[in-house]
Amino acid sequence: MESALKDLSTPTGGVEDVYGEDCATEDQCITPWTIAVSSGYNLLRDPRYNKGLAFTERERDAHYLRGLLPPVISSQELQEKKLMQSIRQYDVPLHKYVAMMELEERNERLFYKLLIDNVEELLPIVYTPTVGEACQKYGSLFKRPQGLYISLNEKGRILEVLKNWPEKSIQVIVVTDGERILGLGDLGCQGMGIPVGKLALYTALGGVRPSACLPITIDVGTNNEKLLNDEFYIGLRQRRATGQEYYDFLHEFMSAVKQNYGEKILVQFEDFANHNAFELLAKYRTSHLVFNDDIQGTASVVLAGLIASLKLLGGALCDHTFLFLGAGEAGTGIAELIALEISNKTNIPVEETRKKIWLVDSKGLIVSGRKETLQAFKKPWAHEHEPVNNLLDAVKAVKPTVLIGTSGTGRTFTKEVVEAMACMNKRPLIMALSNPTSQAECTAEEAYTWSEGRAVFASGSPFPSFEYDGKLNIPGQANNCYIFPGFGFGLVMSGTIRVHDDMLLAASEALAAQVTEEHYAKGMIYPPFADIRKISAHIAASVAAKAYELGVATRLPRPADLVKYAESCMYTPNYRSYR
Ligand SMILES: O=C([O-])CC(=O)C(=O)O
Ligand SMILES: [Mg+2]
Repeated sequence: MESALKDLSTPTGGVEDVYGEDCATEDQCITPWTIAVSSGYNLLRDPRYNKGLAFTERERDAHYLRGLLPPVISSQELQEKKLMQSIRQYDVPLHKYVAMMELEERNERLFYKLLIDNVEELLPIVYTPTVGEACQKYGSLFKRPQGLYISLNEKGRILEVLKNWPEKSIQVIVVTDGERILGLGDLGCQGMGIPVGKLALYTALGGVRPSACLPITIDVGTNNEKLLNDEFYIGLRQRRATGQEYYDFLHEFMSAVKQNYGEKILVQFEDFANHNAFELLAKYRTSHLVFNDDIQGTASVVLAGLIASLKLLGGALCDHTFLFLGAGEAGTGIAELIALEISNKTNIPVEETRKKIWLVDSKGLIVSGRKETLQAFKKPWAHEHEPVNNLLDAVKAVKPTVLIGTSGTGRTFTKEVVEAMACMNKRPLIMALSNPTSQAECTAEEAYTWSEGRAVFASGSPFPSFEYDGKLNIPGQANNCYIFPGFGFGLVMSGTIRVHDDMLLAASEALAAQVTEEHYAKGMIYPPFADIRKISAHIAASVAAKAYELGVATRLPRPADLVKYAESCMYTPNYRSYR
């Protein structure tokens, strides 16, 4: 197997990393790998240090492993080959997911090496879409805790609970309250699969050390009747706390996090319901380092795709008209970032640039006549127009060049809708962003077929390539996982203490800059995931550069070459040699 990470073990023990994680700067709180590790049977049971059959003769002697392993000594590459072979034997994606989670519990470095070296094949397993199914069945799959569960039972004691986590140098927390897991709705405490999956990508795609990542699920109950009546449900068996009780609990959490980990801890909000997502982001963005992946990460990745797509569509961003189906976190988040980018590029005020962007929600086109009854985050999009109550009529009325689905409801871009887009545009841009695959607004095959091969298509969940009329089309995966690992890594490596929208724009431009002519020729508006570590290093560097410019980066002095610096700080999962 070709490994992206060559074996760089040095003869004296230690590893010369591609990314030099071991010589990263002192303020990164790197735990030296030479710390005393357990010996004998306990070493084989410690996923952080276990190497399985890769322990050398010398290590087997020095660490009392004689007889505990069969005689053969494998390389990490051979272990990878064997594992890929066994994972490929499963037909059911969820079985592959379980196999991967078991590997993580057994041998952490091998897990990350496998994931990095086979990212295109394994991303849909440890992440979207399979992680969605895993959350639905998490009660039965649950074995060992992979993160912290903070339920209402722990009210008043959250700081104590944080101290129970075995790792102390935490840099990134991904937290969910499970109320809107992907497009699957309220999965309560079983939403834990999401922070676990997101943080696995922080390490594999972004290079944050696994020990610096902390998945957290906040359990304030669930309104999912099926779970409340499921004997295997693992969460609080009560309806969701709301209002003051909810916000007080979240405030205790946010305060405890800052008290325990300091100013530079990054908290990524994930899969909260709309009302809380906007509220929490607005409330904590001025006092904490917070980032909402569904609002800001999704916005940044979609904007990157839009910037890149101009090569195929023609014109500048300000020449296009955008129509969204879905006006929640993703929809309004993306819309706002597009308006901001156009405003920055043209010097037209954002109140004006918003007028090229239209949103449809469950009640039809958002127009000024509905303003009274709209939630606050939808109001900026209520433009002058007569009422239009369905998507097809909205397409005909607004005449968009770009159609974006963020509705969380599958199969809503019907044949008629796609045909109308294709009828008005030489190359309609269609983005079906809802996750997982079952909730996508249309499939890649449908978009290409119904547009007679002219659509430029991207989706949140992965779709296979599709040949139309002899031409191969490669759909883009406009998923926030292109952005958040590099974005978060950029914040962490520069010691940034607040997120600013300009950093999101910087991330979008850095991602778009990674798309080459060769990619455009295949209809791609995102670079291949196989290059994600390099892409993340560039995103991290751009985000950090912006943070330094804005004066919110505390890691001083500013490294001269931020791309090199990013690469030098990234975790790599090659085995270390033990003395
Ligand atoms: O998890 C994903 O694939 C993207 C995302 O944030 C969501 O759909 O909520
Ligand atoms: Mg999400």
